Amino acid sequence: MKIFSKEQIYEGDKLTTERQGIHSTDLMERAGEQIFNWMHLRMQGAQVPIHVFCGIGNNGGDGLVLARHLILAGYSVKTYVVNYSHKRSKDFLINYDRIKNVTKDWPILMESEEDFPMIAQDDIIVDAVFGVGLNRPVANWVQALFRHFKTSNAFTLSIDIPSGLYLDKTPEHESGIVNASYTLSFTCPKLVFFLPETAQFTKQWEVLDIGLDAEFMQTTQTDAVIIGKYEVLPIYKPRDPFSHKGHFGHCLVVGGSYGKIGAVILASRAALSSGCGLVTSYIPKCGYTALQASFPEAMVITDNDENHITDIHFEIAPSVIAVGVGMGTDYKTISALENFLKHNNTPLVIDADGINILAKNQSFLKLLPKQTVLTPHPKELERLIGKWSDDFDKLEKAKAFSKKHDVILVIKGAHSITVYGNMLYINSTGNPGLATAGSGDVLTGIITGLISQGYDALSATVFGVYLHGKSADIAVEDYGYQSLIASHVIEYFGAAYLDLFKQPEPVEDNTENKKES
Ligand SMILES: NC(=O)C1=CN([C@@H]2O[C@H](COP(=O)(O)OP(=O)(O)OC[C@H]3O[C@@H](n4cnc5c(N)ncnc54)[C@H](O)[C@@H]3O)[C@@H](O)[C@H]2O)[C@@H](O)CC1
Ligand SMILES: [K+]
Repeated sequence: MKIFSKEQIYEGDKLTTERQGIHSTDLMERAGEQIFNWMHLRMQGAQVPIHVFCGIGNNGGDGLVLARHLILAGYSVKTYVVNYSHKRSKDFLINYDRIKNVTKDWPILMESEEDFPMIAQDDIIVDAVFGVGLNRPVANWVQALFRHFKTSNAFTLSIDIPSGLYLDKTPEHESGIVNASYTLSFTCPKLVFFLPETAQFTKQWEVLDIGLDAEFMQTTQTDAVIIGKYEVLPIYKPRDPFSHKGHFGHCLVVGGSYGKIGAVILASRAALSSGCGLVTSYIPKCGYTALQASFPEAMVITDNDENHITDIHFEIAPSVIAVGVGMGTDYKTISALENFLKHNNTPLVIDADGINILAKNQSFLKLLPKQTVLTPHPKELERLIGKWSDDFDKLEKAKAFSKKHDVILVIKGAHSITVYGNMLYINSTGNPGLATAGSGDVLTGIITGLISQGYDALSATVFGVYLHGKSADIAVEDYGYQSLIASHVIEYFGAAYLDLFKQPEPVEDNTENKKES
């Protein structure tokens, strides 16, 4: 699913009205009606007090349309105009007039903290104060209103975006943002729903389709995409019945040090489970028995050193090499990596201490093959690209780094984001159970295994991150967040593949049966 920018959203709205021959007020009517339908379906006429807070722009206009429909359907509604400016939008004004035709209970004008109403915990708040048009800090009294919402503990439904969030930057004050229980967002989710600093402002969100022009939706290129099943299905390569293991490549996993051989075992097992044909683990001598005993499918090459990687040297011809998991940053390992990079032309996936070594020795970066995949967690990322001031700065720095070195970066987190050039691929799978030892090693193995099967590095990364999260989502049903461990993600990997082809459960239609009985 595409994430449109602010400019694209306005452009899409404008094009839609032109191409569908409708007025912008009609589009607002659709938007407000969609919100009404969503609420009506769930509330079924329940007489819960609903407080609809409207700003003076088009987000406020949506709120007024909703309030009108709620009143007409017999709900108990109080409408407020949060009068933070006198520059009311045209469609707001049209709907301000329209609501006066359906109620004598006119919208209450709010201009300061003295106008705040009582809101009980069991009431419902609709937040239609600011939408995507917010472009400067919110006035203090309006921030106080948002805090008033929060202290009421009432269910808060935000329209389009929690008010106080910008579309393209991190807000100045955390306390001046609506804490939405649920956000109904038009056309596409907003990037801020996925970033660590701002995702917290909506517990859940859903996209409402307001029927924007289909051609606009299809042809507009965005620089951020959410990766779900329908984005990865076209990437999937089906297997030829006559294929043999030689078709799926040979992964070499280089890493491990005394006490950290498990990381290589996990990455190697994950590579094989993702479908590569052969896997060889390259480890210090101390890990030989552990690796052979716990993972008989792997071949093993050992370094001459007992405890560290000191010379990356092999006679095989792997299709892709993963470097770094559990490897440590011993000075001999650093020089082994440098020598290896000087002669290597095989595609690479670099993780963990491999990234730490690159961060400390940035001259190595120019030795990387094109489209090397780097999978840092936040601390490793910071070592690599430097400190950032906020999430948007982080993404800009990551893009610049990716472009400068032609690398694919996976920013791991609750919504892992793959960055390549100017593009952001935001993963939709995964859960807090993945915050566990070794889950990153498994991801490295999966991406490596996919590259070895012939997926290009970017597709392998985006697909690998998706499958890794999906596997955890399926496994968590059996293990719960606390007990999920990295090995389970490997064990459930087959289920993640099979899930790609599962049809959604059909919605049962009992109408016929009801008629007969
Ligand atoms: N354009 C369209 O055709 C549609 C727009 N829709 C709604 O319109 C919203 C965008 O509407 P607007 O562009 O009117 O903007 P908003 O309603 O988000 O904001 C209102 C206006 O307030 C001003 N403003 C921004 N920051 C301020 C601040 N801190 N203090 C005081 N004033 C401030 C701006 O001039 C802005 O236009 C969307 O989020 C969506 O809810 C929907 O009705 C669907 C159709
Ligand atoms: K809002």
